[in-house]
Amino acid sequence: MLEVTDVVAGYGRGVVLQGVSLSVADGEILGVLGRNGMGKSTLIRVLAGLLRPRGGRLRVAGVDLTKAPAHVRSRHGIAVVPQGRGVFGDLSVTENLRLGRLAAGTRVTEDRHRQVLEYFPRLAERPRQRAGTMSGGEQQMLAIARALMAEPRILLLDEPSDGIMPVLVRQIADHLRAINRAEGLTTVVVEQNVPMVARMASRCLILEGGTIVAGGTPDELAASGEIERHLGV
Ligand SMILES: Nc1ncnc2c1ncn2[C@@H]1O[C@H](COP(=O)(O)OP(=O)(O)OP(=O)(O)O)[C@@H](O)[C@H]1O
Repeated sequence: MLEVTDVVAGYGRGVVLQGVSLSVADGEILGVLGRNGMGKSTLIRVLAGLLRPRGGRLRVAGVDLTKAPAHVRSRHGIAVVPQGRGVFGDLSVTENLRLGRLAAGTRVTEDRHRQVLEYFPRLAERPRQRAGTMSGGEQQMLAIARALMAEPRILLLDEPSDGIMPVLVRQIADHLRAINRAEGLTTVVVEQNVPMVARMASRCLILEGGTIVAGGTPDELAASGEIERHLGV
């Protein structure tokens, strides 16, 4: 579904990603683990079309989208949940979701709204609550729900555990897993939270020094000591 080959990217003269290659199968949940500053957000920006890579290639379902900007990638079914969530604090849950629908154009229906709320009972309970008054975990759920309104084929998540208490992190991981199962949604999550990724991802890569240094199932990476070696946990 998603194929990234030898991507080089950075800012100004600095190079952050120094030849990253990865592929994600249709319906797979891939976790990319890395410590602070290892380039996880940079990778998400490149996948979402928000940062133009200096080299390498990106394909979605066989179509070369290397040069496609974010709005074109969105039409090809890529949705992103940014770090820090990016919900509209002054708007209600319903209004935030409607904006997700607007962004998707006309093909999304009221049925989708209902379906997305079924995945997140906490949001369904509070349609009129302003997003800014919700807890970090609820705002993260709203950010994910809003991205889902577009009925994406690929969901990109940038550190969804950031600033959220562990019980809600586990819930969010379980929701993402359930959505993945129900819709066959291909998911890429970049994280430093190992338990969250272990709970939801079928396969993991470790990003360090601008390249992928290890890969395997979460259990394999824990057993071989790679997680401890590269993430220090
Ligand atoms: N807009 C920018 N301009 C210049 N340098 C940047 C910019 N954004 C990120 N960087 C640098 O690129 C490197 C990788 O940053 P990135 O945000 O991708 O890391 P990360 O793994 O997501 O880190 P964190 O876990 O702290 O969010 C860092 O050294 C950072 O300072």
